[in-house]
Amino acid sequence: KDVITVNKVTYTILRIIGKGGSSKVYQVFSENKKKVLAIKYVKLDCADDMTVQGYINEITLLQKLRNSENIIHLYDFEITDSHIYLVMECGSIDLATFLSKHKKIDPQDMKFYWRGMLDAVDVVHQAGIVHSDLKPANFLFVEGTLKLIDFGIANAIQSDKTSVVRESQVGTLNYMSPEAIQDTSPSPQVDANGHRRPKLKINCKSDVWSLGCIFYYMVYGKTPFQHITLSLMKLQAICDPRHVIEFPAVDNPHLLDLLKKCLIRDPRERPSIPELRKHPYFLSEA
Ligand SMILES: CN1CCC(Oc2ccc(-c3[nH]nc4cccc(OCC5CCCCC5)c34)cc2)CC1
Repeated sequence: KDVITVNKVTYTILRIIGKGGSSKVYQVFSENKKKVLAIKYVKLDCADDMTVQGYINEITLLQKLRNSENIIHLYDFEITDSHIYLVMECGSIDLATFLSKHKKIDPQDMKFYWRGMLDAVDVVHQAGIVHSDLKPANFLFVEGTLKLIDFGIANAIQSDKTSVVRESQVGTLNYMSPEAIQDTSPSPQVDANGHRRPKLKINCKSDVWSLGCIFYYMVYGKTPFQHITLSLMKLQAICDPRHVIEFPAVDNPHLLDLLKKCLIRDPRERPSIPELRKHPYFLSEA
């Protein structure tokens, strides 16, 4: 029986959920908790200091946000020179895989999912972090509630199978905001003590754009610029106000209005997450 031991506690490996460059996510069974959990294993042998720092920041943030219901729960972790183990909550399916299987989503469920995603990203912003790479694979269903799996600080993990998730999710431009593309701020990419400085122009509003692209995908089955396959053309269209994003008719006018507001190209015009949470779409029962 394959087991993983973290801080002298053994977990039985049930199966592998996903793997990235130097990381793997296992579904495990905890003997003493009698629960199915997930363990993220990161091989540190050839990791540079910045990568390790990225993971330490991720762990610190997971601990800081442990009481937020829309953030995945970190039960335990172990860091040595050769590896990192993160013992976390195990979900049933990530949003990317879910959306590739369900083209139509019930309007009530949709509202519940959108509320959860906004709340998840809002607590990250309140902790002073901008994700800047939000996409469906970052969200996970845990007993029907959508939770954020990572904060975009450490490297991403793709699905284990060569599933539709991996091709369409890793390094995708489909969720990139105009200001992220145009961000040519002269600020050096690293600050005085060599820490990677977040680009100045990317801020919380960039995450609102990415969420808007995810919401758009949930409503229309494709992201706003998915049909433009040439990367350079796609980037230009995202930035070009003359390229009008299409919003086919939907039943709920509040939903359409919220969607359009998330995809306003000027980040100053684009609403913040607290403003979006007060939108009529979330107030009405229907
Ligand atoms: C394709 N197939 C995969 C298994 C299953 O989906 C998941 C189940 C559990 C999970 C997960 N739980 N806790 C998790 C804690 C951290 C990371 C996690 O995933 C990382 C990465 C896995 C691949 C998809 C993107 C997210 C975690 C995630 C996907 C059904 C779909």
